[in-house]
Parts: sequence; structure tokens; C-alpha cells
Amino acid sequence: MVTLALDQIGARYGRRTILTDASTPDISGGSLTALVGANAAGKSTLFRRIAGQLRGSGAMRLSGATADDLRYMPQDTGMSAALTVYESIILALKQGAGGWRLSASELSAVDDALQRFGVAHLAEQQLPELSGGQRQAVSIAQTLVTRPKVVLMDEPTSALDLYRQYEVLDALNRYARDTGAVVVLALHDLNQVMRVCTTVMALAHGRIIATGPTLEVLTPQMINQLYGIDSRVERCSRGCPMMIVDGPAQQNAA
Ligand SMILES: Nc1ncnc2c1ncn2[C@@H]1O[C@H](COP(=O)(O)OP(=O)(O)OP(=O)(O)O)[C@@H](O)[C@H]1O
Repeated sequence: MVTLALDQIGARYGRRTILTDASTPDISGGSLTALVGANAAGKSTLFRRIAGQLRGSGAMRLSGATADDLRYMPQDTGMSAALTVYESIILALKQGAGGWRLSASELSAVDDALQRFGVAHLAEQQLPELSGGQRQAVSIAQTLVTRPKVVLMDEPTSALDLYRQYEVLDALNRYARDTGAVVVLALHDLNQVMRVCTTVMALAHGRIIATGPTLEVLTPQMINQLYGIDSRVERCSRGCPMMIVDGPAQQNAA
């Protein structure tokens, strides 16, 4: 079982402190965890700090994995290289080493990544010719082709149409379940969070103010506190919890 915990993580840009004492209990692998919070709350900064791209105080604790098993997919991924989708996934698998020759298991890992994230039909297409949503799906396949045990993804569905959001989030959920990986997704669509994530980390003012089961964290009061929005939680016709937005908060949560 893979677990990730944060222990008083801090981060700053120059003199400006963005994160202070960001801590969580153990987050277990095998299902999806959402990182939620308002714009500029520090979600990308937290990911960059965990991924080792920023220095700062505190530490992450990993069990069942090492820092080498961690992959971070930023919000904007470059897709300007003159490579086909297939070549780009091989490159991500090889991480620049070992030439282009593939073993049978590597070939099947590339095929699996292409199939899982619905980009097999794009295999021969050049990266710069992809649409925004296609780029995002290819980027997810690149990130997961090595089957990392800890995955941080910054808004992985922001460019996807409604159907593709369902498809990709369900594929990420299956990936977490099949591999036991800790998969943390920064997401703004709280209905998708309620549908597919079992755990939520809520970030505000540089601290993680709650971590726990999705419906216990995403209460109307918490949504008011995080976003200044009045809302209710109801069930859709298929039984999934949904957030109904009533509008900007008439009274701020304490
Ligand atoms: N490279 C940087 N240098 C200086 N300040 C930065 C840098 N990157 C981000 N910031 C600042 O850090 C704060 C947190 O930004 P961050 O990108 O982590 O927020 P976020 O929660 O991911 O936001 P969003 O939901 O809008 O993507 C913001 O105030 C931002 O201006």
C-alpha cells in the first residue's frame, strides 16, 4: 500500500510566503484524491514543492514508494517538439535514456497508456497539430506510461469536453485502483470531485484546512469558506452527490 503524508510543508517565492505548515494525515493509494481551493490558493505551488521543484520547510512522508516514483503533470505542458504522439510516449517512458529500442513489456506499456487515455487513434499525429484537449489527454498518457506510484496532476481535465472529462477521470480512477498509486488531482469542478474522488484536501490561505472523505470535507459551509459560494448537495438521478450552486455567498462562513 502506498501512502503520502505532508508534514508542515512551507514554500515561498522570494520573500513572499505562499504555503505555511501544510500538513495532512496519510493519504492512501488506490483511489483518487482531490486538491481543491480558490485561484491562487497555492495548489500548483504545493505540487511543485512536493515534486521537489521548489525548496522550503517541512517534508513529505512516503510509504511503499520513493521520490523517484513520483510524477508531476503541470497545468501547461509543452507540446512543441516535432514528434508523433507515439514517439512522445516512448520518450516519456525512456525519459531520454536507452535509445528507441523497446522490449516487449515496454511496447505493451506504451500501448496500454495510449488505450487507457483514449489517444491510440492519435498515435501517428504530430504533437504541434493536436487540439488543446488532445494535448491534455496525451500529456496524461505520457505522465502515467512509467506507472508511477505517486501522481500529482494540475487541472488534468481543464481542456476536456464534458464526455472526455468523464472518460479521463474514470480512466485515472481505474489507474489508481489497478496500481495502488496515490493520485492527487487539483480540480475546480466540485461535481467531478464528488463523483470520482474519495478524499479531498482543501487548501486556503497557504494551509490545508481539511483532509478527509469527500462528502465530509465538501460541506456547504466549507464551499462557502473556500469560494464564497452558497450551495447545497443533492443526488443526481444516478445517485451521485451533486453540488447545486445558489450563488455568491450572502453571508460568509466563519
Ligand atoms: N513563479 C512564481 N513567482 C512568484 N509568485 C508566484 C509564482 N508562481 C505562483 N506565484 C504566486 O503564488 C500564489 C499561488 O499560485 P498557485 O499557482 O500555486 O495557485 P493555484 O492555487 O494553483 O491557482 P489556480 O487555481 O489559479 O491555478 C499566487 O499568488 C501566484 O501569484
